[in-house]
Amino acid sequence: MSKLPIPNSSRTLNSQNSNFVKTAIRSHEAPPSSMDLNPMTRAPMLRRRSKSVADLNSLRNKPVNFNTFKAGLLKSSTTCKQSQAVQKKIVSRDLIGTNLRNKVVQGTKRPAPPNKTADNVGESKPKLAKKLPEWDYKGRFLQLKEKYQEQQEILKILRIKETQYDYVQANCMELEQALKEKENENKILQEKCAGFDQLKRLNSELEKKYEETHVELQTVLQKNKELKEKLNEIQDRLNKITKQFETADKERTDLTKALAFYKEQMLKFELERKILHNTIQDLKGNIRVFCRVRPQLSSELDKIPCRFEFPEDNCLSIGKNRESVNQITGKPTESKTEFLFDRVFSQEAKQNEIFEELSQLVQSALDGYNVCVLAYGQTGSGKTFTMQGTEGERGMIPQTNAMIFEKIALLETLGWTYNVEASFIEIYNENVRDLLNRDNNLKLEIHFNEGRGTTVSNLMKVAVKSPTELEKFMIQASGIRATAATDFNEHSSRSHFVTKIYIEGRNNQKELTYIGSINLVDLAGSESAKQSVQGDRLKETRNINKSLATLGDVIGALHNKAKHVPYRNSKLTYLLQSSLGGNSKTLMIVNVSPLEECFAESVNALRFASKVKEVKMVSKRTKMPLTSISLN
Ligand SMILES: Nc1ncnc2c1ncn2[C@@H]1O[C@H](COP(=O)(O)OP(=O)(O)OP(=O)(O)O)[C@@H](O)[C@H]1O
Repeated sequence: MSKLPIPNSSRTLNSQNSNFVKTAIRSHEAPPSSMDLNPMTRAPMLRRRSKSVADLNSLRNKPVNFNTFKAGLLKSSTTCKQSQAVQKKIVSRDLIGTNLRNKVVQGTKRPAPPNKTADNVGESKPKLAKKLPEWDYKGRFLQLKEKYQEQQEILKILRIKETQYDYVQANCMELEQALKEKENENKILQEKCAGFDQLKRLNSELEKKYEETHVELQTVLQKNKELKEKLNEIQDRLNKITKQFETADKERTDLTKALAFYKEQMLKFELERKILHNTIQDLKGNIRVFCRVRPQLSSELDKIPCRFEFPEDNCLSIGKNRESVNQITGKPTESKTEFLFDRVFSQEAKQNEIFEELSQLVQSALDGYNVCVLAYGQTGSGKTFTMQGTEGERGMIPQTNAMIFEKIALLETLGWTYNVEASFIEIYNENVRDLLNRDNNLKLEIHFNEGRGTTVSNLMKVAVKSPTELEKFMIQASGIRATAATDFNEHSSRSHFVTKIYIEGRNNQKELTYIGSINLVDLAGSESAKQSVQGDRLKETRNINKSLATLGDVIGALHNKAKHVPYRNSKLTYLLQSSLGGNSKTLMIVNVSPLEECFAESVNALRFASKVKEVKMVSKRTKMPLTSISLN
């Protein structure tokens, strides 16, 4: 061990000493006084010391329980206090030794004889010297010499003690250093302990969380189990469904084959149905006339109605309520006249009843025929109501429109595809107007061609995909018709309004094409011109009468199978040429007012219509074609 500098005597050990201090001090409490400088005797001391160092090192390396360590420190502090006491003793003895040395040098006093042991150096009582007489200089000299030797001995011992003290001081410093290190370690350990507490807290929190998670896990596991059971159930059901699906798929394949077969059959039946239907229509007559008497309106209750009788569903008699008297015979004149038509509809008849009959002709239009429906009658007799109707009582045009698209949807399932187009025309004062085009500069000219039928140059045709679309175009057309007139109601009753629907059906599988059309015509009022009427109104009336008369002539010529049919005598008949002759089908609905004041006009209209009824058109084609055809 290296020799350390002698510490300051006032320096004391810190009160917080460790076990190492205790151990070290114990090892130096009673060092062998004279053997310390001898290497032989020094060895056990060094061994003890090295043991202390080893203890220190082992303690350094050993994991320390903080509480035990603290207790040890408290114990060692007590021991350290003892060590301080020892140190003080040594210092006091050192002082005594120094004093003695000084006395010896000064030779003033005889020092006490030295004690052999270091412990009692300061405490040994000086031997009482034998009192020699003054004159015994020799004796006294010897006495002093002996005392000197004793003091020399003590000095020697004190020097050894001094060395030991240095040694202990050095040890104390080392131990102090070690103590400081331990204190630091202690601090670190305390910090670690604090960290450990935090870790403990975290650990308990984690444990708590673990418990919660464990519970959750149990729930999830339970749910998982239930889901697995459900999954198994679903799997079973899926297997069953898969089997059912396989069976159904097989059935579907069989049904698809059957469907193709039945479709084929249906197509054949459809063609046969067409033939039969049109044969029936031919038998019924290509021109049919219905009569409809409108009800008396609430605004007309103060007016006298005609007397109507309907003995059969195709027969009506009309008469006046107040019979006039023949001025020659003086007898009342018989006004009652009877008419026969294909169907007669009384005031109570609903729109649907009329359409039921018309629907057969709409079917013909879908089958490739040209159909013409004419609403005839005097102003206010109910033509527009019959053709257009109201929201709750839809007329012939909207019902035809709906039926066309319903039938198309059905026929498309049998492999048919349809193109529907529409145009709206007005004939006023023998002028043709396109009601979908506001451009008045475009000249509309009617042409007739045997192959293509009737066409109108510059006439706008719009493709229609649904009944709503057709209604939308119709509203648009009515708008244009109204804007041109100063008095719409007046104007509308003085012009013919034609709604034309073009229907083209194709069946690629059968290589068939049917082209049909349906003309829905709201004719101008049929009343004859009154003598008072002049100017523009007279011209209007003449034009209306001319066109209606030509209509009668055309039908008459067709009836008589005349070589020449005067279609071109009016714009109306020319426009309707392809729908009035040949294989076309015509329906005229004669509208009659119920009022007695309209009696004469009503009878005129009925006469005109019954004349039309007598016409039987000769169809150019009696058999339905089985290859591609165009009926125009
Ligand atoms: N069957 C009916 N049921 C109920 N009201 C009807 C019927 N027929 C016609 N009307 C009503 O009678 C009035 C005249 O009918 P409508 O306008 O259809 O006659 P019109 O012959 O078309 O006249 P115009 O030649 O002036 O156009 C209208 O108010 C209409 O609503």
